This record gives sequence, C-alpha cells and structure tokens, in this order.
Amino acid sequence: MKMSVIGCGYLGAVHAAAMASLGHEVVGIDVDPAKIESLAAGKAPFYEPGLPELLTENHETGQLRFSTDVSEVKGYGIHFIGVGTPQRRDGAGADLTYVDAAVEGLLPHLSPGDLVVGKSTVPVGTAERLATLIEPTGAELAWNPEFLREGFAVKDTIEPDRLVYGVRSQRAVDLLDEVYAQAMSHDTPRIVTDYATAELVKTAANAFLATKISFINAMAEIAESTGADVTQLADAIGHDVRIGRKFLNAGVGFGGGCLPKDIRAFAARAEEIGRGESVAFLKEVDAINLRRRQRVIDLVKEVLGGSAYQRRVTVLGLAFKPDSDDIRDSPALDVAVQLHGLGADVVAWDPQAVDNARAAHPQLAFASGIDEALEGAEAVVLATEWPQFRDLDPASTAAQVASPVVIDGRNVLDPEAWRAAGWTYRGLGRP
Ligand SMILES: NC(=O)c1ccc[n+]([C@@H]2O[C@H](COP(=O)([O-])OP(=O)(O)OC[C@H]3O[C@@H](n4cnc5c(N)ncnc54)[C@H](O)[C@@H]3O)[C@@H](O)[C@H]2O)c1
Ligand SMILES: O=c1ccn([C@@H]2O[C@H](COP(=O)(O)OP(=O)(O)O[C@H]3O[C@H](CO)[C@@H](O)[C@H](O)[C@H]3O)[C@@H](O)[C@H]2O)c(=O)[nH]1
Repeated sequence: MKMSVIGCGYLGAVHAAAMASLGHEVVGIDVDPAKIESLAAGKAPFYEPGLPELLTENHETGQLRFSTDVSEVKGYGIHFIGVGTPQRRDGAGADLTYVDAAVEGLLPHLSPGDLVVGKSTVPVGTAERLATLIEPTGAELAWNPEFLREGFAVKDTIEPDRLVYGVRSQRAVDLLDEVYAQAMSHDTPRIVTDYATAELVKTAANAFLATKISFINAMAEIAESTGADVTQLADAIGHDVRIGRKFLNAGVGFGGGCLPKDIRAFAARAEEIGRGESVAFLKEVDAINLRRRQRVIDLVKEVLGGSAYQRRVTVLGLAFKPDSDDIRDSPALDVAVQLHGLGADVVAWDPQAVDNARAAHPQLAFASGIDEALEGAEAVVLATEWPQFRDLDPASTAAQVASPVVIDGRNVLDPEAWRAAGWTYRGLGRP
C-alpha cells in the first residue's frame, strides 16, 4: 500500500520505517528540515534501538522516502498523523495546534476514498471535530492510537500487543487490516470501536500506567517512614497475577513525552466536559510523582550534611528512561537542574542524552564519559537505570569518587554489595 506519515518524531519516524519494512511504500513528512535531511540520508535523528537498521534497509530499497513538502502525499491513499500534542504552555491541556495544522495542510492533497489515520494522543472529542473537516473532501478519518514504548519502539510497531481502530465504516476497518496484515499475528487482539472509545483507550492506558507507578511510589513514602522495603513489597504484591510486577518499580518517578502530559491533558479534558471529579485522582498521581524528585534532592542534601551548596554531585543519567535520548520531562534532568539551582557543583552524564540535555540546559556541566563524571564526586545520584550504571562495580567505583555516597534513584543497585564496599547507600523506599 502507498501511505504517508505526517510528523516524523519519536513516533512517526519509527512508524514510517516500520511500515516500509512491512512492505508498504511510505513517504514521511515533517516541517523540521534538519530531521527530514537526516532521515532522507537514512540516518536516525534520535536514539532508538533498531531504527538505524530499518532506515538504512528501506532507504536502499526505495520503499521509504522523506520530504518537507506535504503535497508529496498526493496519490498516497493512507495518511497517518503522528505530530506532537505537548502540554500547552498556558495550562495543563493538550496543545492541538500541530494536529490542526497537519490536518489543514493535508486537506488540499486528499482524494476521495483516502483514509486519514490519527495516531497522535489527543483529548477525547478531537477525532469527531477533525472528521467534520476531512469528510467534505470525500476522505475518511480513523483513530488508531499508538502504544509503543521508547526504547522498544521498533518491536512495538512491528509486533503490536493490540490494535485499536476508532472508525465509522467497515471500509476503514478493511483498509487498516490491510495496513497491519504483516504486523498482526493470529492472536493480536484487534478492537474495532468508535472515535471516542479509541481516543479514551489511549488516555486510560497511560493514566493507568502512571497511577500504577505513583501507587508504588506512595508505598515508598510509607516505607521511608516505617523502615519497610518497597522493592520487596513490590515483589510480593506483584506475585498476585491480578496486580502483576510490571510498572511497580519505585524510584524517582515517571517522565517522558507521554505519561506526564497525558495525565494532565486527561484531567484538563475531564474538567472541560464536567467530569473533573472522575479523574481528580490524577492530580494526586502527578503530585506523588513530582514529590519523588524532591525526595532525591532532599536525600542529596541530607547525605552532604544539610546542604548541596558548592558540593560535587554526580548525576548518572539524563534521559527519562534507558535506551532513549529523550529528555522530555525527564526526572533525571530535572534533579540535575534543581541541584544546580541550589548551588551544587553538578556534573552529569548519560550514554545518549548529553547533547539534548546540553541544548536544553547549557548551564549544566557534562562529563564526556562515566569515569570523568565520577571523578571527585562527593555524592553520586543514579537517576536513569542504564545497564552501564546498574552494572557498576562498587569496589572499583569507590576508588574513583572523593566520597563513596550513592543515592539509588531507581532502586537498581544491591544495597548489601555497595555497603560492603564502603558506600553510604540510600535508595528510595528501601532501608
Ligand atoms: N513518543 C512516543 O513514545 C509515543 C508513543 C505513543 C504515542 N505518542 C504520541 O504521538 C504524538 C507524537 O509524539 P512524538 O513523541 O513522536 O513527538 P515528537 O515531538 O518527537 O514528534 C512530532 C513531530 O511532528 C512534527 N510536526 C509538527 N507539526 C507538523 C506539521 N504540521 N506537519 C508535519 N510535521 C509536523 C515535528 O517537527 C516533530 O518532528 C504525540 O501525540 C504523542 O503523545 C508518542
Ligand atoms: O515501574 C516503572 C516503570 C516505568 N517508570 C518510568 O515511567 C516512565 C515511562 O516509562 P515507559 O512507559 O516505559 O515509557 P514511554 O516510552 O513513555 O511509554 C509510555 O508512553 C507511551 C506514549 O504514550 C505509550 O505508547 C506507552 O505504552 C507507555 O508505556 C519512565 O520515566 C520510566 O522510568 C517507573 O518509574 N517505574
């Protein structure tokens, strides 16, 4: 099939490359010339495992091309919308200006029978509104939310754990089935529904995941006041299959370009439709999450005798999660910036996110590698659980720092091993 992908960021670039690798002929469109230049040259503009290989492979076969010119979508029957829906600068709700501009830009190039497929995460009611703009062209709209996780984006796109189609016709279902024929195995669940449900499935999924993380972080707060160990608690409740162990890792909390802004947008949308009370708990989920960042900062001050002012603090990790260079609403970067704001002499390092972090916060000092980051540290904060941080050897690392004090912001180190090697170890919600 011939298809376009409007918006080639973390979602769209992977979607475009994955669709091409499934045998489709794809054109990716973005307003950012630098991104398009990189993608057109077969290079990934951000770090995502597996994406460079897909880009190279499809670049060579000619199945995949990129352009800043939206008129090039003419004659492509399927158009995915994957532009950003960030938090509005003036409030908690979603900024839909990019989605609106993408649809406006697409309208003159649509042909009767085309299918526009929304993938961006939007507040419920958006698809209904956009359909009134699209239908007069003879094209149709479907809403097909995306559930990929950064770091696993290629696999999640090529082998989705479920497909959700918000549609108004059987024809749209048939077209989407054709799009995903190679991605669907016999047991991939496929939910065919209306626009509102499809939009809400996405919002609800992220709200649930955020709530699960904040639940365990709330337990970490209780554990901190009682001497209990939240990691053992998570293991124990996680054995109950109704609860499950996934997304029960207590630590410095969730960040990224999705969970934080999506729960805020959900709460804002619920208020608009007079149902604010139904998801009022999401404000608490957000508040618990942000308190964990403060807790890490308080621990740094505590281990340094009350103040971080002019003390050498190493922050390991800047990305919001491992296997990504994404720093959007990153707890790790936020902790580094806040410590710097308190006058600490912060040196940060991340295997992939230093360039993005430097561009956003040039005031911070960045090391060029882990050894340089650790040198002279009076306190080390593990803020993103990259394998190279989880696997640090406590004995040799102790020899690199000025003072062996570690705050394990992701609860991934073995406290006994680190204490045995002479470290002062502080986790989040574990003794
Ligand atoms: N990143 C994820 O893991 C993920 C997963 C599922 C859903 N989503 C949702 O997908 C959407 C995109 O997220 P993202 O992380 O890829 O964002 P992003 O900021 O990485 O990418 C958005 C891209 O859209 C481009 N763009 C903006 N306006 C445009 C226009 N008019 N025409 C063409 N391109 C335009 C931007 O230049 C940018 O490259 C959001 O709604 C997000 O919530 C993201
Ligand atoms: O037990 C856990 C699990 C995750 N996190 C943090 O939660 C954040 C989000 O992690 P994750 O959900 O793995 O990353 P994303 O790539 O943001 O993916 C989420 O957001 C996407 C965009 O909407 C969705 O498509 C995915 O399904 C959804 O998992 C990160 O900061 C993690 O460190 C925790 O603190 N504890």
